[in-house]
Amino acid sequence: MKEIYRVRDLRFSYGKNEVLKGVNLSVKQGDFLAFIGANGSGKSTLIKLLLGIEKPTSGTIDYDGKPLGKDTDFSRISYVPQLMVASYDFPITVNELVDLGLYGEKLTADERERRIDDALSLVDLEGFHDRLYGALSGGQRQRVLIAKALISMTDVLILDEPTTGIDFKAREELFHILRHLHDIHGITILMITHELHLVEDMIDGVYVLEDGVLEKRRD
Ligand SMILES: Nc1ncnc2c1ncn2[C@@H]1O[C@H](COP(=O)(O)OP(=O)(O)OP(=O)(O)O)[C@@H](O)[C@H]1O
Repeated sequence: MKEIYRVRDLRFSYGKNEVLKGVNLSVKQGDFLAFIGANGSGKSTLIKLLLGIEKPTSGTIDYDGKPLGKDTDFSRISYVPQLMVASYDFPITVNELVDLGLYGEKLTADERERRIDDALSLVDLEGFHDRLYGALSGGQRQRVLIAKALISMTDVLILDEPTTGIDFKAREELFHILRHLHDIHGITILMITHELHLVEDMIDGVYVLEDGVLEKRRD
């Protein structure tokens, strides 16, 4: 399988605080990986580096065989942040929000509509177009954000604790959708989660970040 990410001896500091102290990682196309670690261990920071939001202090990150940087097609790397209840507390519909994921694409109105329909059906939210985002449940909001991320024909979906603040049933539904996206659509998924018990049977590997170093957890 093609290598999507190759991270070598990655170091990163915020000022004098060295958070990542030589992280190595290989992500192959179609992998479904979970990342765990104590609060403040640097999981979100690692994600920011994989997204190109932060730059390494030293070490390298290759994406699709080339250094991550100005030549990277970032539209193929999608990110779903932690659910923030306060955000989107303005009247935006599901349709308008998912449409933001098509930013910059030149499409006819019919094509846009079809892409939005397809994305909403991937997350089991058919018919939710005109609902107000702010009036949805936490699990439904998270699924709308995943639809927005997927609509850009993504290769990699990166999620930061996608089940924070949602109830048990909605968590199970969300993981079921992620599994479907992975198994049927072949999307590579990297996910920070504390809920290994719910995902253990569907993931390819668990990585633990501790003392600035990433280790694959042995079964
Ligand atoms: N923008 C920033 N400026 C300075 N320090 C930061 C910044 N963001 C994070 N840190 C520090 O870097 C360390 C790692 O933070 P990070 O958010 O990556 O951890 P995390 O493993 O994602 O934590 P959590 O599980 O609590 O979300 C922490 O000590 C944090 O205080």
